[in-house]
Amino acid sequence: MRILHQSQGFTTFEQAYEMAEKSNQPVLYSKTMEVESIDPLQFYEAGYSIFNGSRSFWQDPKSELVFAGAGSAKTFYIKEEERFDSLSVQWKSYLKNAVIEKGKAWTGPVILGGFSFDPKKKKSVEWSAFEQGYFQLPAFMLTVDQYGKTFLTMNVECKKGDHAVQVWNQMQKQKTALLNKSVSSLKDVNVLAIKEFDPEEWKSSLTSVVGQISRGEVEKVVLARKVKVTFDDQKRSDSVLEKLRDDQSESFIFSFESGDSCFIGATPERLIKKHQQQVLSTCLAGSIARGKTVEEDQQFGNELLNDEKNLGEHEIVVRMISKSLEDLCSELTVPDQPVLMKMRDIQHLYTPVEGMTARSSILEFVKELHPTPALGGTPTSEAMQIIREEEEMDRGFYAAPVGWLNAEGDGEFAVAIRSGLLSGKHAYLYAGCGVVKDSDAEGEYQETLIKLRPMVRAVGGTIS
Ligand SMILES: C=C(O[C@@H]1C=C(C(=O)O)C=C[C@H]1O)C(=O)O
Ligand SMILES: [Mg+2]
Repeated sequence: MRILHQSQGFTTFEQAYEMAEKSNQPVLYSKTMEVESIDPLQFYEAGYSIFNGSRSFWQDPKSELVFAGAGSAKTFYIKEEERFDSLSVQWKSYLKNAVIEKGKAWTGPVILGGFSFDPKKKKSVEWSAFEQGYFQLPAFMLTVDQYGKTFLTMNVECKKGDHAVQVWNQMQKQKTALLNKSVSSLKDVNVLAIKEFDPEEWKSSLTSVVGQISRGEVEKVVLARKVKVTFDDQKRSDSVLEKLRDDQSESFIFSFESGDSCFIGATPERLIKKHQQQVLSTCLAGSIARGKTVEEDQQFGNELLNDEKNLGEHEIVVRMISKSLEDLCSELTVPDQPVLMKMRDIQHLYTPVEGMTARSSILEFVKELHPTPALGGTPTSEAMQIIREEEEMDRGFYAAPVGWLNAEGDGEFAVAIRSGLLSGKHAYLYAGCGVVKDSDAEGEYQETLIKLRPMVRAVGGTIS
């Protein structure tokens, strides 16, 4: 990897081509520059006409960092079950042949995407575009950082035989279009139907899992279900992102397009953030509705903070995450008590965990942590086997790690809950709940309804 610290423009681009010619291997040319401030969602929408099907979006809570990607210079389709190691190896090896110009910007080349929840589960058709892992190195990526500075990164794979001047000119043209295009308003798309798949059967399998728990076979299992939404026309990810950004600014907002499909959502749950030696993870489990008045909301919150069933659900997650991170970190801070995290429709028990590490890649943490008992269960392998058997559906990327990673191995991954898959005139939305010994089927079913609400609303529907 060569990192150039001055803006040398076309000359370095030509050098990347010379390297490609000589080595007979593709060479990544990546250039980051500061640009005038532009709304990242406008950039994403401007990418629709040329890059529909290969756009990406990421916004962290309180939008301290936003990425919008248009087009893909390189797509990593991960097919192996060992998906975290596989991406790590491929990304490192890809960066060996790279010319990176980034001046003072810290971003440079970044890949965005996600992994499957369970590679052992049989894949359903709707998830076929995503494999076991799907990451894009955007051809054009806009970054808005915590200071409100805006950067554009252009990535292009230089290949032997390509015409450098033509590629350069096309890049400049596309860049101008993305940064200047005014966006036309999106067409209204209506929800025709929302279908639940046999809730009674789901409740009865939940009851049978409670039985397994009370017999001591497992301690906790997270069971999920999906609903299918039908629209009168193709639902665009742009409009869903817009709604999520209005309603769920406390959450991670993401979208990853793969051809006609798009995995999209707004999740409150951080899996891991790594910035140099600092790491941060989140234990999030235990839920209650928001109150209708301030008093009722506080009362619900207090109830949750003192509820044995929910505290139990939460404690299992804290135990596992602390233990996993202990092996990877030198110092670990774990508060004794959870606090409340409140979103528009729901409140959760929340414990942040912080540590210091000497490890170089965030993917080592993802591999160690996934699946946490917030989405899988405990003991992990028994819980995963029960999920495989009891859940009819393929979770795909739901409840799995999604996020981004840079050339230094730093980045951030969230757990993709409160999410769905857009696919033409349909959307599949997912929600689950932690089943423990005191769970009752109707209560857990109601909890999944609350958890579905943000995504149902974002696609333009309503659910009870
Ligand atoms: C599984 C989901 O959420 C998880 C389950 C929770 C619970 O059961 O209390 C709370 C937060 C998440 O860890 C989901 O939203 O789909
Ligand atoms: Mg719960």
